[in-house]
Amino acid sequence: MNTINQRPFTVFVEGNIGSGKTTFLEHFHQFEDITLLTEPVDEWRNLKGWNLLDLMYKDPKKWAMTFQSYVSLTMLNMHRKAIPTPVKLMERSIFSARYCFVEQLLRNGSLHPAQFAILDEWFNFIQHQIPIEADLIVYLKATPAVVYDRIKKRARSEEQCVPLCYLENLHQLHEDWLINKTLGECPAPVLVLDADLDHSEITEEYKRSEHQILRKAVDVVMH
Ligand SMILES: Cc1cc2cn([C@H]3C[C@H](O)[C@@H](CO)O3)c(=O)nc2[nH]1
Repeated sequence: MNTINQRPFTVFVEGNIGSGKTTFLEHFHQFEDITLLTEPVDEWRNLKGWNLLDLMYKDPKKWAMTFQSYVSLTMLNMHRKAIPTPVKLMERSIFSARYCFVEQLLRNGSLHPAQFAILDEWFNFIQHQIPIEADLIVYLKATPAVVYDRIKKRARSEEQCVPLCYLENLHQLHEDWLINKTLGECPAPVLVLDADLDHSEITEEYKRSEHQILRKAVDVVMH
C-alpha cells in the first residue's frame, strides 16, 4: 500500500450491546493485512482510577454527558490512528456514538437538551474539521432479547442493570440509522449479518463479510 497518502480500506463494525462485535473482530486476527481497533472500554472503565462506564450506568442523569464526551474523544483518537495495513476494522464509530447512544440518552431523559446540543455541536465540528471516512459498515443485526440474554451470560458488572427496553431502543436506533436511513447520515454501504446466530453457526456468517473485506484489501494494495 502506498503509505504516504492513501488511507486504508476502513470498516466500522456496528451493533447493539452484546451483538458479538468483539467476537467478529477476533475472527479477523488471522489476517495480517488487517488492523483491528477494538472499542476502548478499558479506558472508559478506568480513567485515572474513575470507572466512567459504571458511573454512567449507576446515575445516567449525572454522568451521561461526562461519559459520552469522553467516549467521543477516545473514538476520535481511534479514527485518527495511523495504521500500517491496507485494511482497518474499527469497533463502532463517532457515528454510532451520536446516532445511537447520545440519541438514546436524549430520548430517555438522561441528557438535558442543552447537554445534547453541546455533544451535537462537537459531533458537527469534528465532521467538518476532521474528515472521517469509511468504506463499509458491517452491521451485526441482533434481536434485543438475544443480546439481553448474552449480556446476562457475559456478566460485565456495569451492564447487569441494563433493562431490555434500553436494548430495544438501541436496536431501533441502529435500524433507523443503518437500514431505514431515517436518522442522521450513513457514511458507507451497510453489510448486514445475522448476529442472532450462535457461535457454531456465526463463523459461516462472518465468512460472508470476509470476502467483501479482503477483496477490497487486495484492491487497496494493488492500486
Ligand atoms: C461510540 C459508543 C460506544 C458506546 C458504548 N457504550 C456502552 C455500551 C456497553 O455497555 C459498553 C461497551 O460497549 O459501553 C455507551 O454507553 N456509549 C457508547 N458510545
